Amino acid sequence: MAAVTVLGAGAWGTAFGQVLADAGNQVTMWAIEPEIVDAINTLHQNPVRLPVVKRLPDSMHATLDRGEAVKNAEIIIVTIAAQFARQALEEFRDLIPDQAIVVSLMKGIERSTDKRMDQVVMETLHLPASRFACLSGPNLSKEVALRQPAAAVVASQDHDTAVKVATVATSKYFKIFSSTDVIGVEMCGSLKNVVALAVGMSRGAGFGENTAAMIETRGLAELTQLGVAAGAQAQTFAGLAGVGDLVATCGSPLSRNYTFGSNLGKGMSVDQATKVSNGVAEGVPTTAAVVALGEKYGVPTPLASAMLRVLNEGIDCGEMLEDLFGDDIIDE
Ligand SMILES: NC(=O)C1=CN([C@@H]2O[C@H](COP(=O)(O)OP(=O)(O)OC[C@H]3O[C@@H](n4cnc5c(N)ncnc54)[C@H](OP(=O)(O)O)[C@@H]3O)[C@@H](O)[C@H]2O)C=CC1
Ligand SMILES: O=C(CO)COP(=O)(O)O
Repeated sequence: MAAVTVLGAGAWGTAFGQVLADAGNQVTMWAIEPEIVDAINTLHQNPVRLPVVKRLPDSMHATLDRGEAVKNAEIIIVTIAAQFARQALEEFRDLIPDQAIVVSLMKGIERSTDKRMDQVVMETLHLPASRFACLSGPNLSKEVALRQPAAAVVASQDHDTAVKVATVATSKYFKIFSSTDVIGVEMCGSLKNVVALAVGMSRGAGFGENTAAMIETRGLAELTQLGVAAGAQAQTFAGLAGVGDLVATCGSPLSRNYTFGSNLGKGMSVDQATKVSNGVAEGVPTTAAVVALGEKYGVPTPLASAMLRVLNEGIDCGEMLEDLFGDDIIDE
């Protein structure tokens, strides 16, 4: 049993808090909203972000106080919307215990810097790589919250750190594999959201399985090429964090990114789709960062570039799909 703190009681933070509690740990949730903290402590629920769970485990409690949240933590999990992670973590820099391991569950790239979450977390908290891990995989929060069997991969440059996190968080229904490919796991989780936007858009526009499979497969090729150029291992993209998460996210209306894309495909504007989105759709701010990373590494990103035109210029699904391939015959 370990003392684990989760920073951010969103849908995924709360569902993962329950995984940790079910694995036998004492779990402290930190949230910025008093009503969420109160609801977790008094009703054992998070009705704002995860209403599907009617009673969270008794070993989960919440606090608004940053110092109290992390003072005894052996492992600190970060599940804050990626664009706000830096700002939120700055407040924790001097509070994190010297030996604590910090684990990012976030799937996004910081728009202003084009940095992955491993880079943002380590530089903001002044954390050595040996005390950082990221966890990613096909983990739609509602299904995990209902304790349906699922798996993820945890990566750290220090194999012992990855194994420690996996050991602490493995429960009866949640299996965790280990890896040392931090860049690969980070790139998989962030980039698949852009693919899910495009697949959702094609579904919303009324297209079927062939179109979805085409976008997913070409999307996987694009994110693998970009990931490898950034220093990732190609095999990671064939694993749970890569193809696994791509299949789950691109195939489910439970995904906020898929749903956001689907609403665009049905004719909503970006503003309208943002207004009806229930939680953060990380692919939206991440798309521009993917295009920028492609330029930086000299890797073509036709899918992300087409989605950027959707988001910035409002092109429709037909134009987005045309943009995806251009006129040249290209080797697969
Ligand atoms: N949901 C899922 O199925 C999965 C999500 N993820 C990833 O986990 C991350 C979080 O997702 P999820 O929990 O679902 O998203 P939600 O939209 O449900 O929650 C976002 C969280 O970020 C917090 N937050 C936003 N801005 C700030 C800020 N300025 N300071 C502090 N906290 C802030 C929110 O707090 P508040 O509620 O107070 O606004 C909330 O706790 C994302 O990167 C997502 O891609 C990964 C796997 C699965
Ligand atoms: O990452 C996820 C599933 O693994 C969740 O996807 P969304 O953020 O699109 O809801």
